[in-house]
Amino acid sequence: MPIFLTGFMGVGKTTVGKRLGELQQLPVIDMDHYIEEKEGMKIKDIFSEKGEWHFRSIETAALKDLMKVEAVITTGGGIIERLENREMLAAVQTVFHLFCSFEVLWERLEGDSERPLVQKNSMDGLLELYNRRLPLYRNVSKIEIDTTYKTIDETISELKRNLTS
Ligand SMILES: Nc1ncnc2c1ncn2[C@@H]1O[C@H](COP(=O)(O)OP(=O)(O)OP(=O)(O)O)[C@@H](O)[C@H]1O
Ligand SMILES: O=C(O)C1=C[C@@H](O)[C@@H](O)[C@H](O)C1
Ligand SMILES: [Mg+2]
Repeated sequence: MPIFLTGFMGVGKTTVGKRLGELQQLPVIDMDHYIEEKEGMKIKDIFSEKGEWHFRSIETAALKDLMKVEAVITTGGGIIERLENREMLAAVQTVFHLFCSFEVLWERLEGDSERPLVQKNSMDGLLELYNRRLPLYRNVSKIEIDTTYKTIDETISELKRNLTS
């Protein structure tokens, strides 16, 4: 079964997942990169040229492709938007929610030019999205790690502890 990392944009899924895969000697698949390769387009261009609804459909198809691979899979921040995705994830034991306070995330995300939903939203709009999504991440995941005051290495240690216990 895959190890899934979920959580809001900027929480560190891609960064942490890459290192976790190296340590666990597992391949790492970042769903955003997987989609970009498959489509031959950047996420922000898929959003602007084809729209978010289309992106979400590709994302669901990608999740279906990846449900059985032996790998660390770092999901896109919006993976919990679709019920179909939430049902797939909820059936897996090794789904981690990386939590981080909005204040810390905002410092990381402000000014980002690659994430279309950061471009599109004001700070208040993003906070609303964060608050709406939080219970969804919690519903699909089996383990939550509060990364707010953790370094990347500390988050990885906690992930590893949970994987071996
Ligand atoms: N303590 C920390 N934990 C995780 N990331 C951190 C930390 N401190 C700084 N960062 C930085 O925050 C950024 C997190 O971005 P990353 O792309 O890994 O997030 P993501 O969860 O994959 O976002 P997205 O959902 O948009 O793909 C990286 O640039 C990382 O270096
Ligand atoms: O939170 C989101 O909805 C997104 C997060 C990114 O990982 C990308 O999947 C895309 O920018 C959408
Ligand atoms: Mg990412």
